[in-house]
Amino acid sequence: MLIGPDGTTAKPKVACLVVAAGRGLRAGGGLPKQYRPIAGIPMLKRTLQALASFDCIDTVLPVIGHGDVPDFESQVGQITGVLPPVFGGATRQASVLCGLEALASAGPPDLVLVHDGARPFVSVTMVERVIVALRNGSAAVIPVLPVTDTIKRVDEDRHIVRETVDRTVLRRVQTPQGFRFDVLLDAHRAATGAELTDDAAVMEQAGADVNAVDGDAENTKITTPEDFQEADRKMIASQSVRTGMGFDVHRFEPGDAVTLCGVSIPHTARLAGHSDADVGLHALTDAILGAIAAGDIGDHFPPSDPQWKGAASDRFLRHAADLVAARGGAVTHVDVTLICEKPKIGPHKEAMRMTIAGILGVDIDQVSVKATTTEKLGFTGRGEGIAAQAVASVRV
Ligand SMILES: Nc1ccn([C@@H]2O[C@H](COP(=O)(O)OP(=O)(O)OP(=O)(O)O)[C@@H](O)[C@H]2O)c(=O)n1
Ligand SMILES: C[C@](O)(CO)[C@H](O)COP(=O)(O)O
Repeated sequence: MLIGPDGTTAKPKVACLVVAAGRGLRAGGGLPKQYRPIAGIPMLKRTLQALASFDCIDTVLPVIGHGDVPDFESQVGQITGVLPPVFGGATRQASVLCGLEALASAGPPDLVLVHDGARPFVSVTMVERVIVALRNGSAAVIPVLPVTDTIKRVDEDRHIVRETVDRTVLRRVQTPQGFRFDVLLDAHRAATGAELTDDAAVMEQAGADVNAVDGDAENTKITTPEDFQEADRKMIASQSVRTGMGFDVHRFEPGDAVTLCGVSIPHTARLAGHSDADVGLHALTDAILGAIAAGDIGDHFPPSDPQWKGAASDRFLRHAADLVAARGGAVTHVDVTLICEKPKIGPHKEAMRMTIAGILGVDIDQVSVKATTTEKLGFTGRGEGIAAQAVASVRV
C-alpha cells in the first residue's frame, strides 16, 4: 500500500505519460502514424481521449516530436483533462525521460503510467490492475500476455531452425507500464548503454523488481499498415450509426450583433442568454449529446453555474464531440437549420460550416448549415428571437 507523506494511505496522484514522438516508419506513409485515423479519428486522439476519461488517472501528458505541433493541433487539439504536449527525443527512451522531467518540474505525481500513443484500445480495467498492484507495494508493474504460438530460435539467415524455445516463461509486454514516479525517474536518469525498448527494461537495469499483471489482447500496438487495416475493420464492425436531434430558442434583447454557429454577425439586436446565446451551436450540441444518450447541454453546463456566464459555445460543442470520441466514436454528419427573418444567414453559411467543422475536427462536407424563415408567422416571424434545429449522426 502506498503511504502518503503524512503516513496515511491517501489516494496517490497518478500521472500518465503518452509517448508519441516516434516517426512510425514501419507503418509507412507520410504522416507519423499517431496522427493517422482509425475509423475516422486520429490514433493519438483516441488514445488520449480514452486515458483522460479514466477516473483512476489524474493527469495525462502527451510527449510529441519537435516538428509535430501543427499535426498535433490539427489532428488532436485540446482535450479536457489532457495537458499541453511537451517535446520528446530521438528514441522512445529519450521521449519518456523528457516527459518524466516535465512532470518532475510541474510537481511530481506519486505514480506514473507510461503508455504508447500507438495503443489506442487501452481499457480502464487493465489500467486499474496496474494501479492496484502499485498501490499494493510494487515499484514497477507491467501488463503482459502469454505467448500462444510455438516459438523457435533460428540461425541468422533464418533458414535453419535451431531449437524450440520454452514459451511458458515468455510473455508479450504491453503498456501502460506503471511505476513509483521517483524510482522510475532515478532509473531513467541513470540509464546507460544501448537503447531500451520499454521502461521495465530501464528499471531492470537499475536492479529493481518488476511485477507482471494480466494485459489485454485488445490493447494492440499499431505498428504496420496491416495493423491500421485491422483496427479500422474492427472498429467499424463494432460500431453502429446513431442519430440525435436538438432544438433551441433564444430571444432578442438590445445589442448590435448575434453569434450564430460560431460566427459573429452585426445586427440590430443581440440574443439573450447565460452564455453567448449561440442558438445554432446549442441545438447542435444537444443533437450530438442526444445521439450518444448523454443528456442535454444543461446537464453538462448548468445555467445556474456562474462559470458559464458569457461562455463561448464552441466549448459546449467540443465537449459533446469529446464525449463521442471518448466512447471510441466519431461524428459523421451534422445538419443545422437556423430559423429567423433576420439577420440574413446566406452570406455567412460557409463561415459557419467551416467553424463547426473546425470545432468537431471533421471535413466541411460533413457539415450542413441551412436557414429558413417562418413567413413572418410566430415568434421568429415577429422578430422576437431565433430558433435552431439540428440533427447529428455519429458512429459509436
Ligand atoms: N523517439 C521516439 C520513438 C517512439 N516514441 C513512441 O513510442 C511508442 C512506441 O513506439 P513504436 O511503435 O516503435 O513507434 P515508432 O517509433 O513511431 O515506430 P517505428 O519504429 O515504426 O518508426 C509510439 O507511441 C511512439 O510514438 C516516442 O515517443 N519517441
Ligand atoms: C513498450 C512496448 O510497447 C512494449 O511492447 C514496445 O516495446 C515499444 O515499441 P517497439 O516497437 O518495441 O519500439
